[in-house]
Amino acid sequence: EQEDVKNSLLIFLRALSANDSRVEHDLGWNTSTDPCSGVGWKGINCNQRTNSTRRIFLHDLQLRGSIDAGPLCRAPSLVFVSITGNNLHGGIPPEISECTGLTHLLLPGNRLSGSLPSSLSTLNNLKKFDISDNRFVGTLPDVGRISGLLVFLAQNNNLSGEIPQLQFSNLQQFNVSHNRFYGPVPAEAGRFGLSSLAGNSGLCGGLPSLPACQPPPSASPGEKQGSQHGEKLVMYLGYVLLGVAILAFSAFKVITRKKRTKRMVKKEKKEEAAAAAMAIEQGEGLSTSKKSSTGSMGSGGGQGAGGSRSEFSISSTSEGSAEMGSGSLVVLRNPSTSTTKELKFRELLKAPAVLVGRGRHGSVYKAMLDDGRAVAVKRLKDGGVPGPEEFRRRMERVDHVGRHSGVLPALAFYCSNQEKLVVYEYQARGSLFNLLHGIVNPCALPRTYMAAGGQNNGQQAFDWSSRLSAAAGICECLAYMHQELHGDGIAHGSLKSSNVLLDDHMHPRISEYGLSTVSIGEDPFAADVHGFGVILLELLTGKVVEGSGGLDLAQWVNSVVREEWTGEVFDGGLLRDESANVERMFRLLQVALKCIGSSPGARPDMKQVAAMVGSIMEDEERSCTSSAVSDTGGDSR
Ligand SMILES: Nc1ncnc2c1ncn2[C@@H]1O[C@H](COP(=O)(O)OP(=O)(O)OP(=O)(O)O)[C@@H](O)[C@H]1O
Repeated sequence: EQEDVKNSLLIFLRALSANDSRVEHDLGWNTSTDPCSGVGWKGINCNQRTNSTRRIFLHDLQLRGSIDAGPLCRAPSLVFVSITGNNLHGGIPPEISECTGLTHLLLPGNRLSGSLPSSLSTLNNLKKFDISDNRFVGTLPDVGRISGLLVFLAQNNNLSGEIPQLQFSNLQQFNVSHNRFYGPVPAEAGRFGLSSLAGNSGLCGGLPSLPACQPPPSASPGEKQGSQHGEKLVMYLGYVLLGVAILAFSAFKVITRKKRTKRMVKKEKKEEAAAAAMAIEQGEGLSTSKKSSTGSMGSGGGQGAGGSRSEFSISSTSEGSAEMGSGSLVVLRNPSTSTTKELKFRELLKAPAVLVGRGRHGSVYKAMLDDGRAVAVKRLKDGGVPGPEEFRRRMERVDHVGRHSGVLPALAFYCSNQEKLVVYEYQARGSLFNLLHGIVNPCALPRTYMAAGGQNNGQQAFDWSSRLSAAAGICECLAYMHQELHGDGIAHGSLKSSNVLLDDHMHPRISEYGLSTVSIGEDPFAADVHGFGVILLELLTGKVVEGSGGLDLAQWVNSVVREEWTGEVFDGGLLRDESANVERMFRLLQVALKCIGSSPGARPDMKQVAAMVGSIMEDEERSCTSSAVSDTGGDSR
């Protein structure tokens, strides 16, 4: 671990222990040793590959100080903080939001007080939040924004206000009992039962055992008349303002449309030339496409530099939608790196682009926009892709539900009869496939399975706990997507490790959800389960799985298991990883084998898979916790 991180962690511990030097001494935290190597620091669990602090467990140590989040969050790989059963006082500082990678923040059984900082709601990766048995006051921050939150425990505090609208359908545990909450219980919160809401005298509705909610008390007749009069005045004023606004907006639209039409006619030819130039630069660029048989709606179709007309001549870029050829660009959202600058398809057309790779369903290009932002553009092949209407419906549905942090959302899509493009944020850290196999460009691989002996050195850098948490993250997200999109029949359709990308914090994000349709007759959800099973096999064996031809990894694993030399199946890197637990590796292998079962109907669904992987993950976390606090300290990494 780097010196500044070590120093920061020490500052954090000193604040926690109220400068009790015995704590540092007992836990072995000192700058002359490394938290992650040798005997290590007790209460710390590291990523062996990057030698960096991932988890902090400080349980029942009678810590009497407070939380200093600034130094804590200087540990860049930190995902898990559990400081349970101590005597901490003070509050959760707003700087906690700097711990952007946090998935677990567990602080039950302390004396923490004050109100919760609103910045908590920016911890997008948070899965478990537990502040039960403390003395917090005030209202809850808007944690409903955290789409991946699975556990929310805040019982036995002095919190007040209304219960906010969390994403209850995702939550596995929820408890706000014994606080001072009041007002209506959100409908879906009722499913957690009375015990999760009891002891809040002001709550109503949601459950039959709670009193029905009453309409707000009516004002006295005099007040009532006055307030009705006031309300009417506000209403009429509102109508007048609305009318003025509509008129002004219409006038503005007419003027700008005229101006734009003039401008567009001029610019059209220039853009098409640029697009064609980019196409030429790439050999096969984004906008080469086929010669379009459909007319450009703007210019009537000019000739590109190469003589072929660009299909993407834009006639309008009004608010997120640009008509091009027979299709339209729909901008769903803008890259998070820039909230101010809108993504414009025009920029995309001009952007220099390079081919990142080709897959079964199309090619991916990296395009650099003017302001230095990089986007990935997937250009889909015709086969296996739904028609334009269905494609549009799918993209919109997936966008609507796909706000889970484990999904890489599409920024925009373009769709015509001839061409379908989807734009994503470019993920510079590449895919899970790259990480596992240490390969920069997967296109360089032979399209065969590499059976026994086909391992790549790169995989050894990826330790057991990181692989298990990647598996848990992927399946939890996939279970959520399946649940939300089952009624629409939209599965991923092409789930594999090259479609699992790694974000800046190395968290897996599923890309290209819903882009391809599985062959008719096949259950698309069972196909995803199979795809996930193969990802698990890749994580466990470290072997390359490529789509077509060659040996079948699933078959190979099955034969090895049948012949009872199961241990041989695991990646050598995993077996050498001291922190890896072989029993849990076998359990994960069992899950993988269930997922790849040859009969789709016999495979578990993703919810069941997520429960199985989640329980392995919980055992892993529990064992980390107990080893971290055990006296030996030998297992604390
Ligand atoms: N948003 C992105 N950022 C960075 N790299 C990406 C992005 N999207 C895809 N890639 C990479 O581009 C390469 C090609 O991806 P592509 O999806 O076309 O191929 P594939 O996953 O092998 O096959 P399929 O077409 O069946 O999905 C892969 O290495 C993939 O990891």
